[in-house]
Amino acid sequence: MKLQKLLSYLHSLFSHEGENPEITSIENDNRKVKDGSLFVCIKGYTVDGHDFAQSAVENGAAAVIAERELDLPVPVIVVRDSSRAMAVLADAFYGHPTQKLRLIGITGTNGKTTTSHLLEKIFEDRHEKTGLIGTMYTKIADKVYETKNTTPDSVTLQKAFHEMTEASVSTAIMEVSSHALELGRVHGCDYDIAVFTNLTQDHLDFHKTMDRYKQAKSLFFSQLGNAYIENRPKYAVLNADDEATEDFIKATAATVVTYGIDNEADIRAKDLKIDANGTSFILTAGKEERYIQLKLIGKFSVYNVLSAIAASLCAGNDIDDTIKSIEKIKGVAGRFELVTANQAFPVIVDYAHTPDSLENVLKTVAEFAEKKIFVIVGCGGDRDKTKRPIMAEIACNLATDPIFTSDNPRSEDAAQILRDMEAGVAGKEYLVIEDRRQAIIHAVSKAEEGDVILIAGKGHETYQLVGDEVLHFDDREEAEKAIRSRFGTV
Ligand SMILES: CC(=O)N[C@H]1[C@@H](OP(=O)(O)OP(=O)(O)OC[C@H]2O[C@@H](n3ccc(=O)[nH]c3=O)[C@H](O)[C@@H]2O)O[C@H](CO)[C@@H](O)[C@@H]1O[C@H](C)C(=O)N[C@@H](C)C(=O)N[C@H](CCC(=O)O)C(=O)O
Ligand SMILES: Nc1ncnc2c1ncn2[C@@H]1O[C@H](COP(=O)(O)OP(=O)(O)OP(=O)(O)O)[C@@H](O)[C@H]1O
Ligand SMILES: N[C@H](CCC[C@H](N)C(=O)O)C(=O)O
Ligand SMILES: [Mg+2]
Repeated sequence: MKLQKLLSYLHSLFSHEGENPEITSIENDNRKVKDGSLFVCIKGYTVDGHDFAQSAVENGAAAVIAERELDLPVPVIVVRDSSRAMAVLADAFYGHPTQKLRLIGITGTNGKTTTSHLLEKIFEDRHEKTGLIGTMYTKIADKVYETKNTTPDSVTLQKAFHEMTEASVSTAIMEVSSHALELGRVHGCDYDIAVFTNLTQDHLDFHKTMDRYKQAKSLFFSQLGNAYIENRPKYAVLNADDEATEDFIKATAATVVTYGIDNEADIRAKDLKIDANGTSFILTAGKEERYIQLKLIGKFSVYNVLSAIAASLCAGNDIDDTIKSIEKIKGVAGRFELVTANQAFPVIVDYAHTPDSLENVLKTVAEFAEKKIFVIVGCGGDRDKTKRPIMAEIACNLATDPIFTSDNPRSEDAAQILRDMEAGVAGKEYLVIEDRRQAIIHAVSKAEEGDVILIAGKGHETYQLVGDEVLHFDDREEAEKAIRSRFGTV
């Protein structure tokens, strides 16, 4: 696309008349620039992209978007907010791909990854090609790509959506993080269905208060827009049991569909029965009633299932087809994932890394644990510090044998993170084993029939972030090794 055509999408009051080179790509990293790229200077948390503009031009950039004048031998377009401009330009450059897809976004403190995989299964069972963008990876039809973010930057996003349209994907499902909403990463994404899971404590290192965290989430629903477009309804699928929902109802002009268990809701579950093999309940959807038997375990899983059913119905899918798909799902990697070697007690790996998720998952374990509950849990470094003593207290209150260990210390001192956790459990009984592998070995060596071991916080992760190092570490592998070393291999 020609530069001037691309710039016209900014609808700037002030013209950018000048050279008009062909733009071959949009980049915000000089190391990815090729001949004809438009380089966007982004002021980051670590470095300032403006410092790489010269290098970007040497790599072939044909023009630069910046927030200040730069002395370069190519057109430099100065804008007030280069991130905002980047989102507009990326959407235009790739031909507004989300306007050609059914786009379902999921936001909330917990349940986004799980619910996105439930929806992926529903649409794949309808023989639709799907795309999925989230914590674990970016998937375009049957190709899977690694990701650094749950919700990537706008260029990465629009490029992925464009590739989805090229691959005949009809439904894209994505996790929408509060960081992304706050930072404008999803500007240009035209959502058809916006799902809210829940709002509990996390990311206060970034949002500082729960109110601002809620405000960030609220942007998702207000940005669905006010227009009512023929044959393009927009839906806000909201959790009737979460108090933030009333704020989101106020924020959105979209059609509201509620789901829940405790309060009146459009899509509701009652008579829940939970055991180690799954969860059953009676679903009511308008005048329809269905008995549902999930392989998934726990009340929190029912919330995820209800939100997925609601979103599926908003997309026009049949309720019985939707239920058939949901009932087949065994689980999502690292979410209440059973490690079975040849041990006499369940060993569960779960991604719970917030107070609410840890409480939910421990309460679920308590539904079927006959004797001891071992929980191995730590807290990530360079993340919300205030949750550390709270999570430790939850572990001590809901498990018989809490063991505090390392998660991803990142740039922090692992021992200090553990001390922050211990600040919440003075006088309580617990163990501290800083080495995660040793913590797992200890629990496996002590557990007996009737006990349950929960290894929480890392779930699907196959790494441990220590300083700048990315070490291989997979809770599931470590648990299986510990089990086989105690019980032998069959
Ligand atoms: C704190 C934060 O959000 N950081 C994000 C940010 O990194 P940053 O600001 O440090 O970027 P930077 O390194 O300063 O670079 C600034 C600019 O200079 C450019 N640059 C940089 C170096 C260079 O040599 N050349 C160059 O051109 C960069 O491409 C960038 O445009 O921009 C990066 C590129 O888009 C993101 O990958 C990175 O996310 C990091 C990995 C991160 O951990 N983010 C977390 C906080 C986050 O966003 N989490 C949410 C929620 C997670 C969840 O709950 O699941 C998420 O959506 O992932
Ligand atoms: N609806 C829910 N309510 C509360 N806890 C939940 C819910 N769904 C899942 N959990 C718990 O939260 C953990 C994380 O679930 P999931 O990965 O689906 O959340 P997420 O929103 O994608 O998290 P993140 O923001 O870290 O990507 C699960 O391992 C489980 O312990
Ligand atoms: N085990 C991870 C889970 C959180 C990852 C993701 N939600 C984020 O905040 O980056 C940690 O606490 O380090
Ligand atoms: Mg996730």
